[in-house]
Amino acid sequence: MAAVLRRGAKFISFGSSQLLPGGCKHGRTSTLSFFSSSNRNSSSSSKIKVDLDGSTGIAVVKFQSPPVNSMSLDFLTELSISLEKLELDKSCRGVILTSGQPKIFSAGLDILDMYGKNPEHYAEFWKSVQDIWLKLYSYSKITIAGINGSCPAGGCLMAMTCDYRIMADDPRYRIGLNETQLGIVAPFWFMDTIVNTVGHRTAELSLQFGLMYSPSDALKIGLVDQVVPEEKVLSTATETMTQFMAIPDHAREISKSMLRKPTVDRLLAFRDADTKNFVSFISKDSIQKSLGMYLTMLKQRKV
Ligand SMILES: CCCCC/C=C\CCCC/C=C/C(=O)SCCNC(=O)CCNC(=O)[C@H](O)C(C)(C)COP(=O)(O)OP(=O)(O)OC[C@H]1O[C@@H](n2cnc3c(N)ncnc32)[C@H](O)[C@@H]1OP(=O)(O)O
Repeated sequence: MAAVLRRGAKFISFGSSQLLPGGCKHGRTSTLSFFSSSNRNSSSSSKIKVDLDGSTGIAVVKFQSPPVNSMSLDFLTELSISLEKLELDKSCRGVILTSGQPKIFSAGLDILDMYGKNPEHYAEFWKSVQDIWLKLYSYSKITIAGINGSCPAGGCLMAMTCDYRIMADDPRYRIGLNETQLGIVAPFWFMDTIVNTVGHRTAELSLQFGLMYSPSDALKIGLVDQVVPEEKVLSTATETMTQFMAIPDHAREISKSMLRKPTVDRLLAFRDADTKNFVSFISKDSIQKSLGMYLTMLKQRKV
């Protein structure tokens, strides 16, 4: 714990907020590629690239929303459509979520969608966040996160919805639910997800301090399942997928559903109240001020 906090102390501080270690800068353009082999089925929206290999049944869903794959309303909508199509596609048995951006898996929810907008926008945005979580947490196909970069807050949540997490072994990368560091509170279903992943006590410390873990610390607490050299993230994910695929789909699917259904049902039961809570919380002047300061700090810390 102390070690984790000491590591946390390396983060850049601004008021009560802390940032992930940075240094990397990103181009804002991306190149889309398409496969022509008949066994591959590729599609690419502006933020999500899907490459389904019909011979293996494995789809790679790559986030390509520069600079940091933040989960904006557009990003979430495109991801939701891609996942829905793959779930309906009988030739797909498993999905690997990974990033096409260097050093970042996803920077989490797009703060610009939570800052300076009207309540209708906040409600629409929040429903799309709930939607992607509901979809992924109850996804019938196998899901593996190939975490090839930092993964704060909503990025970590998305990784935790997967059946298995493989993280690149780069000490600069961080993963965790850092919401309290921004002066905001992770909703109950974010909390349920981390409790289900690492256990109650670790989740308590993790959530209260807003801890961000290095890959090796994340492995120690079970936040990720494997840490491998960055160039092996995708091949390891494919090998792991093959192991999952050796299990009869219906038995694996039912087991997953039985384990996760109570958590999914809890959000379904309180979905409207959760949206109202979010809108009223995020609209508060004090929260808007915190987010504004955090955004300014993100922009100012460029070197
Ligand atoms: C009790 C009731 C409760 C009810 C509910 C209430 C509350 C709601 C809770 C909501 C839960 C929130 C979940 C979230 O996911 S919040 C987002 C958290 N994310 C972060 O804190 C990450 C912040 N970003 C970073 O730490 C770094 O950017 C980085 C990801 C480590 C990448 O570093 P680096 O490669 O050095 O890139 P830059 O920092 O230079 O960033 C490049 C540009 O991207 C902009 N940026 C970064 N992150 C975000 C983001 N999450 N959203 C929007 N924009 C982002 C950054 O400002 C730079 O922009 P610029 O190029 O225009 O300057």
